[in-house]
Formats: sequence, C-alpha cells, structure tokens
Amino acid sequence: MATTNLSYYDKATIPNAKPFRFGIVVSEWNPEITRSMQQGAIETLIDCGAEKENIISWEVPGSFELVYGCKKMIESQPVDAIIAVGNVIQGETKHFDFVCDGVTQGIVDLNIKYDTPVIFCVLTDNTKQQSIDRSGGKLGNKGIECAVAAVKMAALRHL
Ligand SMILES: Nc1c(NC[C@H](O)[C@H](O)[C@H](O)CO)[nH]c(=O)[nH]c1=O
Ligand SMILES: CC(=O)[C@@H](O)COP(=O)(O)O
Repeated sequence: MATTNLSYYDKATIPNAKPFRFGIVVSEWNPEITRSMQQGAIETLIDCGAEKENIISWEVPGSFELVYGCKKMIESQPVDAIIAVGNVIQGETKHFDFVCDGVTQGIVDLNIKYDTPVIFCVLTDNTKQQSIDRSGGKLGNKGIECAVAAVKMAALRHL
C-alpha cells in the first residue's frame, strides 16, 4: 500500500523548535527532488518555531556522501539535529542497492556513534514519478515529515 500523506502535522504535538539549531545536508543528485524536500524541511522547521539563522545547510555530491557530510557537520557545528536529504532512483544496475544500503547503514552508524540525531530524509524510489509524488506532489513532502522528526528528536536529545 502506498504511503500516506507525508505532510500532515499537528503543531500542538510538536515541541517549540526555537531553542534548537538544525543542520540540513542535501545531495545534489536529482536536485529538483532534493531541493523541494530541503525547502519543505526549512519551511516546516520555521513553522515550528526555529529561527532561520539557526538552520545551516550543506551540499554533498550524492546520497552516498550524505554520511560523510553529516559526520563533518556533527564534528564542527553545534547542531541539535541533522536532516540528511537525498533521492536515489533505481537505474539499470544494482548500483541503486549499494547506494541505498550504504547511506542507510551509514546514517544508522552516525546515530549510534554520535549524540546528534540524524534524520533519514532519503527517498529510495523505483521511478522518478514516485519521487515527485513524495517531494511536494500528491503524497506530500518527505522534507516536512523529516523536519517534524528533527524537532522532536532535538527535544529528546535535551531531556
Ligand atoms: N544514482 C544516484 C546516485 N549515485 C551517486 C552516489 O550517491 C555517489 O555520489 C557516487 O557513487 C560517488 O560516491 N546518488 C544519488 O543521490 N541518487 C541517485 O539516484
Ligand atoms: C542509483 C544509481 O546510482 C543509478 O541511478 C545508476 O544508474 P545505473 O544503475 O543505470 O548505472
């Protein structure tokens, strides 16, 4: 069954994001998809109370490099949560599988090794249309969903 809409959230159930600093590491592959998710995330963080100057964005070449980019951001920037934004679309070969596996396991490893939550905002789709539908299309915007997760995890980090 297809995913439900990714963009609905109830601010009454979300902590105020004002005290927190957020990082966004965004892949340059499939930029029309990743930029839309990045914008959705930024707008949602601000809607939840984050200050624009407390949101820092870095770019990396592809989703596989999200892990290193997040690692460097954790080690150099005082952020309370990071949103890793990427879009991997199935091609002709097994490369899709290895990129997806690598970025997934790498982000898991970062969440284990460091005390900064890294949110998995990576669309891993069979077709471009699936990605379009989930980055501001008929199924919403995963960037919005992940921004909400980032606020909640930033608050949890400070419990
Ligand atoms: N095919 C996609 C890629 N491939 C590139 C890798 O992410 C990586 O940059 C390269 O293997 C060099 O290390 N990346 C995506 O984000 N999306 C794709 O669909
Ligand atoms: C996910 C990828 O790296 C993929 O787009 C590469 O395409 P192909 O498998 O046709 O080389």
